Amino acid sequence: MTNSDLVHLDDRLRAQRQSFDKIPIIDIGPLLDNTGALSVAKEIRWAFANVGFMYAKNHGVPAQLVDDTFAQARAFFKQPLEEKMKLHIANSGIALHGYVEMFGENADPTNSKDLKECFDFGPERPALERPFFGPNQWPSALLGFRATLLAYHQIMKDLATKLLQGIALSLDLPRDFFNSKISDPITYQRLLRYPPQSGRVEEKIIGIGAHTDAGNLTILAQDSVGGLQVMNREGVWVEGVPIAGTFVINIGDLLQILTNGMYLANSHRVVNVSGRERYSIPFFIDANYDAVFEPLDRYVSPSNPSRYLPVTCGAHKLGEFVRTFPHLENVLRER
Ligand SMILES: O=C(O)CCC(=O)C(=O)O
Ligand SMILES: [Fe+2]
Repeated sequence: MTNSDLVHLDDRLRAQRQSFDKIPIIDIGPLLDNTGALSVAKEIRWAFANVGFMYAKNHGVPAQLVDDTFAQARAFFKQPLEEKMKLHIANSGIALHGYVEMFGENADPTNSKDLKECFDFGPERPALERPFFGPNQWPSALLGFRATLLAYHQIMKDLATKLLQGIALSLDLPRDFFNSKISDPITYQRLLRYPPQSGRVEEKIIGIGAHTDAGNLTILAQDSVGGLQVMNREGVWVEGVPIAGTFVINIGDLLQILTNGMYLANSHRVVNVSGRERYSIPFFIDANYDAVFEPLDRYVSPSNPSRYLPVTCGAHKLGEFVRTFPHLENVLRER
C-alpha cells in the first residue's frame, strides 16, 4: 500500500505491538467445525494484531488437491517461454489473467525487480466486465490444468469465507459481518515459480520485493524450499519456514484499513537462495469491487484518529496493480 493520501506511520513506532520471532501456528479445525470458534478467534486476534501472518493447520483441504495443483504449476512453467507468452496477461486487458514473465511484475518497483514468473487467473467470466472480472487464458496442451486449478480456486474461496467469519469473531463483530462485502468478490489465484539465486544477491533483484497484499486475506501454499520472509516489529526479517500440511495466511491492506491499523497488513518478500526452484500458490480474496473500506467507528477516537481515507476495494487493488505491473500503463491508455 503506498496511497499517498494515507498516513505513513512506520509500524515499528507503534509501541503496543509485540515483536515475534516465529509466525504462530493455529489449529483452525474448531472454527471450521464450530466446536470452538471463539477460542480460534482469540488466537487469530493475537496473530493479526502482532504479526499479520499465521499458519493454519487442520484446514480440511485435501492434500491430494494441493499436490495436484503444484504438479500442474510445474507442468505449466516447464513449457517453452514462447508457449507461455501466448497467454501473456496483457492479452486479457484489465481482467489481468494470464502469464507474467520474469520482471513483468515488481512488487516493490523502486527497490527491487522480481525474479519470478506467474500464472494468474480468477473466477470464470465469459466476457470482460471490469478490472479483475473477465475471461481466463488456459493452456490448451496441459491435461487437467483448468479443472484442477478451478477446483483449487473454489476450495480456497470456501476456506477464505470461513476464515473471514473467524476474523469477524476475532474483532467482536457478527460472524456474518463480511458476507455482504464478499457476495461477488475479486478473487485472484496465482501460481508462482522462483528460480534459485546464487553469487552476489542484492535487494535490487530478489524473488519478490517487499510489499503488503492489497486485499482482505491471502492463503498461501508453499513447497518445502523456503524463502518467504516477514518483517517483525524490530525490522528483522523472520523466515516463514515451510511447515508441511499448513497454509500461510496473512491479511491485506483492506483489513488494516477497517481496523484503523489495529490489524497489520505486514510487509513480506521472497529470497530464494536454496539452490532449488521454489513454487508457491497464493490465493487472494479481496471483496466486491465496489465495497467501501474505511476504519470502523469503534477503532476511531480523538486519541486515535482515522489513519485512512475510504477506498473501494476495486480502486485500491487496481491502484496497486498499476504500481507493480509495468505493462498496465499501456493497457489503461488504450481503454
Ligand atoms: O511466494 C510467496 O511465498 C509469497 C508471494 C506473495 O507474497 C504474493 O504473491 O503476494
Ligand atoms: Fe504477498
